[in-house]
Amino acid sequence: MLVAGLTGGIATGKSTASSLFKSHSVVVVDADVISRQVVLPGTRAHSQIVTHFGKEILLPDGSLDRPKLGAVIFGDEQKRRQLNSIVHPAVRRAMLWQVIKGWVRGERFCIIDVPLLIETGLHKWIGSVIVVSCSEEMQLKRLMARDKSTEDAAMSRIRSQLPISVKASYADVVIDNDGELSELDGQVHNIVEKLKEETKWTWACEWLVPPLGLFAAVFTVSVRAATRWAKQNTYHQKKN
Ligand SMILES: CC(C)(COP(=O)(O)OP(=O)(O)OC[C@H]1O[C@@H](n2cnc3c(N)ncnc32)[C@H](O)[C@@H]1O)[C@@H](O)C(=O)NCCC(=O)NCCS
Ligand SMILES: Nc1ncnc2c1ncn2[C@@H]1O[C@H](COP(=O)(O)OP(=O)(O)OP(=O)(O)O)[C@@H](O)[C@H]1O
Repeated sequence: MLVAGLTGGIATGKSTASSLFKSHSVVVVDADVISRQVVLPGTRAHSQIVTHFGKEILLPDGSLDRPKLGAVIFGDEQKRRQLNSIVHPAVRRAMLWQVIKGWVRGERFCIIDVPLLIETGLHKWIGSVIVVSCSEEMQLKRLMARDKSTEDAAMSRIRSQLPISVKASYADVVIDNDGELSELDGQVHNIVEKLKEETKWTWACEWLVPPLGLFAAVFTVSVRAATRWAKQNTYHQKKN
């Protein structure tokens, strides 16, 4: 099974693209949704968060006050790393489990929707990286409109991730989301068709003969590491 990673900058339109992939009947494993489930009251991550950040970040019903916790971590790298180290391992385990379930069901490909795909190094382990990009002006405009936030609050969220141009330099496919929603849907449609074509024959062989699947996975990861190295070298040479 081919696992493609979908990522983007804050408010570049990743979740919108993710919904469009779902509307094309693609299986999408959504890290944002999982990251909400693994911190529900009663979970290990929930109690670790309370231990580290105090009861002030809880609502009266005991669940996390997300905007309040967001205000704490988006302006403070050390606190953000602390929260990531609590939440990310649980998210990774749940995502892997969902991918395995997709493979058992015989899916040809799936998409993992992960905002911090590049920052966490997860892109190294997947078959294809799709980055939803737009101009920084559009990103700021959409973020302020969606979250009804000030420019300062929006910028501190944007700065908590790699710049979108850097993320795009890791992409196999860049989705340009500066235009209308219909244009975004057209690009999503083309990617789905390409993924279907790419996995037309391979998935059946890999599924029926698991060692072949394992060999294909190791081969893909190695080839991708070499290509990524060459691509990043070119990117840095161009920048300098
Ligand atoms: C800080 C929290 C409580 C804020 O919740 P809120 O509901 O306001 O935002 P939400 O979870 O919908 O995230 C919105 C976007 O913010 C960005 N974001 C979220 N967490 C982080 C982070 N730790 N670092 C950088 N960007 C982040 C992502 O682009 C995400 O799509 C929440 O984002 C969180 O628990 N973050 C840590 C877990 C995480 O990294 N989640 C991202 C997917 S694994
Ligand atoms: N092509 C588009 N035209 C108009 N509005 C758009 C377009 N794409 C996205 N939007 C709007 O921009 C806002 C940000 O999009 P979205 O929530 O999908 O971003 P995101 O990258 O998933 O953000 P985050 O990482 O913060 O979750 C939303 O309000 C969405 O409706």
